[in-house]
Amino acid sequence: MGHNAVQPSTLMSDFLRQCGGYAVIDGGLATELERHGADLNDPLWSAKCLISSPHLIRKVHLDYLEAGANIIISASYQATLQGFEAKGLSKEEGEALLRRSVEIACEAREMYHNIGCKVSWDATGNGEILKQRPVLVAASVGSYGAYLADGSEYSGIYGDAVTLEALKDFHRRRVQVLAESGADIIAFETIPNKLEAKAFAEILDEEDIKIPAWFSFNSKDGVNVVSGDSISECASIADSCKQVVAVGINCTPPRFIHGLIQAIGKVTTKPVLIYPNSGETYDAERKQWVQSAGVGDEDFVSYVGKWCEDGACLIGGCCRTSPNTIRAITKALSSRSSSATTIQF
Ligand code: MET
Ligand SMILES: [Zn+2]
Repeated sequence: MGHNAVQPSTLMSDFLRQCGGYAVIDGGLATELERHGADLNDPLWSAKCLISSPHLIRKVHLDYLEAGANIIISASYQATLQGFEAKGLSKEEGEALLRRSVEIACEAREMYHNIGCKVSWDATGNGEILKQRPVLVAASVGSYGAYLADGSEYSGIYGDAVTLEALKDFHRRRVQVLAESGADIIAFETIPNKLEAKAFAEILDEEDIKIPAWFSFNSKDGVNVVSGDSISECASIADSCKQVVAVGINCTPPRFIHGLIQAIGKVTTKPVLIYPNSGETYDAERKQWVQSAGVGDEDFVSYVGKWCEDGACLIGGCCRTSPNTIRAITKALSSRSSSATTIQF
């Protein structure tokens, strides 16, 4: 994988088949970088590490691969040309950093596959290569609210001045650069409202983007996306866009996921993906994650079986989840998967 000629319509179904029906998405990237000591108190958030510590990003990708992830998401969530420009970087330097985010993920995949390639021999001299787990690299595109770095991706309220055209202009070049970066898929993540979903769908169409994409929304009530727009309407936009090969929810507490999967399933037959956060809430003013009032520490993994029964087939974690979360998801999904793991010769 890693080339750009795959038909959007078959990439995801082929991949899911190779994975045995269920695929594991990685866990939180930014919060895991922080756990390793990175200071992300910056408008660029995790994208700051593209400049200061790319090796740490690669290590976290590798940790997630070792925990069983089939999809790793690049560190470009809050990497925008406008954000880099505000740091004094040129357009060319900004574009190079966007490409670098995908390269780092591809390097981690290569390292993982090189370490993991094992041959076993039986007594008669026949060999068996343990088949490499399929791994996709997803190029993250965070919402406009993420660029604002004031928590607006959890309110979805951008104000009347931010029109559809303004959002398209904001995102267009980044999407073009990431589409040509060697990524397998673009992950539009934490989409907080309908307008932004529409902007992404129109960019994919108008710019003739050659790789497929997924749309992932976030919710804070289990009924609507965070802005209050209906999840059905948001998911329908994703459903109508031919480049979109999966639709779902990320960075949302686990307890809200069940109803959202059902609502999405009513408006699309595309694969449903979910990668919830740990259940904590982000306090944008204090810039920290806090346990929501009245909610105990949710046991994320106890939900996985239920989410599969609801119809989700790509499952991972978002903020404050870790390689341990992903290891547990991998274990829970492997009992459901039907994949052959060896090639005989
Ligand atoms: N892929 C991003 C990350 O894990 C998503 C962040 S959601 C606020 O860092
Ligand atoms: Zn998140």
